[in-house]
Amino acid sequence: MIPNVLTVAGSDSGGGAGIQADLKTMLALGVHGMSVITAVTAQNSLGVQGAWELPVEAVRAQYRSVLDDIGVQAVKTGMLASAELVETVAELIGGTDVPAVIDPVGVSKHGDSLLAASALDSVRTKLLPVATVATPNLDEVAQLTGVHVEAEDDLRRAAAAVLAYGPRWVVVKGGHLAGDAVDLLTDGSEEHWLRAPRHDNRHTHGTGCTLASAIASHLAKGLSVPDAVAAAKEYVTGAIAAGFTLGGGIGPVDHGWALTRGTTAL
Ligand SMILES: Nc1ncnc2c1ncn2[C@@H]1O[C@H](COP(=O)(O)OP(=O)(O)OP(=O)(O)O)[C@@H](O)[C@H]1O
Ligand SMILES: Cc1ncc(COP(=O)(O)O)c(N)n1
Repeated sequence: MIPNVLTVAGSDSGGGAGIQADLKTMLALGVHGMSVITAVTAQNSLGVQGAWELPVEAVRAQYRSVLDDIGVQAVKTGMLASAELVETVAELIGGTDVPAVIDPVGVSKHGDSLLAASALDSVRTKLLPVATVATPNLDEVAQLTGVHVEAEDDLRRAAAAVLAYGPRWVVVKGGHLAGDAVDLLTDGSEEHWLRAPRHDNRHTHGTGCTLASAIASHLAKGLSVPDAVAAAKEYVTGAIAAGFTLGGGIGPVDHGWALTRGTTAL
């Protein structure tokens, strides 16, 4: 049976990040992707031109429709926009007994805010505690914990500060540092350093959404957290290497890179 994976996130009209990146990743990794849309963005390779949240009851109804009939083996969250939606989604996930990958999306690659400043406390106290794996980037670590990462040596301190809010595991993504693309996965006792060569490609729209969805897909297939994160890192690295021009700005990663090469290795 194909595992079912649910993304709870915002729509990116340009197709590179958000719900669209999540569903493409899930298709590429051989799971059935489903979605709860929290917000709609008008977005392209140049930035976010507009964003509209959905009402809480629309988010609850989508979640219930999927859970009551179909069922899920893993959940992933992305853009949640407001404190009210963060708290609603945290409550829904808290009542669902499957692995949850929480990508605490704050700001888009272009610097557009995707989360109200008033929602940060709800992310810390309600959402992070229900995470099996939290996947903050360095800006999100700084916003949530006050820890500023300037070099690889700081990643351990950043991870400890996020773990203090209660996720079982954290992947601190070092994608915004110079040099190799290094991420640290830890649960506070085990440490796994994930290192890939940095691809000199500006078309990296959607990297974070893609990594988190890939982790959720592999967890749904029954991989352990360290194995799921290692496989997801390999997938996102390939997708970044194949990122392509789209519009006049930052293009997307190529979610289909492995499919079009005809490899079934993933
Ligand atoms: N140029 C690159 N080459 C190789 N790997 C990269 C590159 N940029 C980012 N990564 C990797 O991509 C993954 C996502 O990291 P990143 O720090 O870009 O997340 P993010 O900022 O949340 O993404 P997004 O921009 O979608 O919000 C990490 O595994 C990171 O190491
Ligand atoms: C709906 C939505 N969700 C997430 C992101 C983050 O992705 P990126 O940082 O690559 O812009 C985004 N831009 N849009």
